[in-house]
Amino acid sequence: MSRRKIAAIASLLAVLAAVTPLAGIAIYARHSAAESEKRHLEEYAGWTLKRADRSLDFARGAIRQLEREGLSDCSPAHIARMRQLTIATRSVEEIGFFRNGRLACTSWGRVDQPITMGKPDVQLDDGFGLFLKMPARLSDGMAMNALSHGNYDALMHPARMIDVLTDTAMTLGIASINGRVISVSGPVPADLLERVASRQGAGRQGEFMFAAIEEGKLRAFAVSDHRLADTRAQKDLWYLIPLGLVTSALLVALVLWALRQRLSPHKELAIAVKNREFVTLYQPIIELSTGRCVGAEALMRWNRPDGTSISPEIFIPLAEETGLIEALTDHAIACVAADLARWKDEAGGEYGGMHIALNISSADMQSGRFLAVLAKTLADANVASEQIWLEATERGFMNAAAARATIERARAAGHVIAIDDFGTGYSSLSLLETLPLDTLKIDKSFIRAIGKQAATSLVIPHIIEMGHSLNFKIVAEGVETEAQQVYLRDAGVEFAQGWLYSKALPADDFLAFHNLTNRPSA
Ligand SMILES: Nc1nc2c(ncn2[C@@H]2O[C@H](COP(=O)(O)O[C@H]3[C@@H](O)[C@H](n4cnc5c(=O)[nH]c(N)nc54)O[C@@H]3COP(=O)(O)O)[C@@H](O)[C@H]2O)c(=O)[nH]1
Repeated sequence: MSRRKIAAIASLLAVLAAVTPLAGIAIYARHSAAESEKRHLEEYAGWTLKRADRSLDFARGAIRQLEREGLSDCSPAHIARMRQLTIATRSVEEIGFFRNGRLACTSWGRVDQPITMGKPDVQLDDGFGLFLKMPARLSDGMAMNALSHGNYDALMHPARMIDVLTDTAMTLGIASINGRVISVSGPVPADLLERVASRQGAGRQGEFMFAAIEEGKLRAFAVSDHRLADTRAQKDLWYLIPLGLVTSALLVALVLWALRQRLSPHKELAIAVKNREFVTLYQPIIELSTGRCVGAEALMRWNRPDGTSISPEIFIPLAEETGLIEALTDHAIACVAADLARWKDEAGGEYGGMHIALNISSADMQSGRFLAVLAKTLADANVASEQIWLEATERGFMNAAAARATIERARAAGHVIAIDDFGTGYSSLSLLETLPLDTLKIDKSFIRAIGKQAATSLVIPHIIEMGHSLNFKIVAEGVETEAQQVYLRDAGVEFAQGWLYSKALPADDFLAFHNLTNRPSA
């Protein structure tokens, strides 16, 4: 994925990280305020239910008392007793006595116009029935609820049945279990009243919130304005906003941190290794005495998906730092083995003499780990190990004991070992003397000095002489001019490599170069 795409995705994530906690907190505040209002309404509906039950119980008690006392003649004593119980019972406004199904007297005296008892609107337990909206005998026709049993009824003020004090504005009500509204404390839209009177549950309808609960033969409900919950949500929001801001800031920081990680060279390199974004090019190595191409140095390139290419001078040190170099070495081994096998197949064995020099990092040189990978890969590809030269810089030989073990194993397997960039390190001479090396590659900085009045130009003859006296083959790196080539050939240097001949080439181009320089007439 390109850096631009990653940056775009990260920006989107950062915006989401900033907005989501705040939006989440707003939603949470609204939800929790609605839930708390719902619980609040349920609580008041419960109290309303208790209040109505107590009112009915008191009225029931008064009727039972009169029934126990057995007065039934509407005598002054009977009426006085009914009046006494009416005054003593808070929920009862009037008590009536019926004879032969007609109202004969009430707590306030004898009745002139007889009132007949019909079928109750709500049948309660123990044979008690509730008549709704009965005209009171003495209260200017105000509608009353009447609890009736036997020959008595007790008129109850509907509002008294539900007079529960509330801490916020809400409408309370009571209904029978079959949906008949017994009492309601304020205006409620008809459809909502029908809803809360007819089933248990809580919710929101239009601008109202409601809760209805039931027990026995009664159902109580509480209704409030939804804006109350909204106001509470807004209040809660003020407390929650700092938390939202901190969470947003943390998430944004996390996204930026992840972006930094993802865009860090280390991470990019790890992804590139996984995606095999590396190719191997071949820089021809020329035999100076004949001018023929005898092999090549394998040089890796990182071709990124966005079309850019990154120099190994950048990614090899990075890979060494992060431990990814082993995977890169293995990748180079696989590419070189595959190319050599292909060339052999295509040319029918003509390339058997050609060698490819593989760069081995100092970590690999110290551990020798790559040798097993190399042996297996070459065996699988049916490529001779003599065709692979191994190059390592002086740094790879610093731990002489470990390097010696690797070199000895590599030489025993048939590989040629070269010391790369010779002359640029500090321990060159001692290394040359103590390690079983085969080839010395003179660093291009010395080659560049040939023919110039630079101090390094004086060193080259000594390096060549020393290399030969130790029986090393010598490869000169970075040969760019004809004069350098002539100087090196005359000095007896065996091989040269550099832009004078060719830059590093893709496999097929290298093969074409090789074929051209190796034609009998070339
Ligand atoms: N461990 C591994 N190291 C690797 C691998 N592939 C490359 N490398 C090392 O990276 C360094 C840089 O390599 P590169 O940019 O490819 O440069 C090489 C040549 O292109 C360059 N060169 C060759 N001829 C000339 C020339 O005439 N003039 C000039 N200015 N530069 C030239 O030199 C580099 C080859 O150097 P060397 O390896 O010392 O022979 C480099 O150190 C590579 O070793 C890998 O797979 N593994």
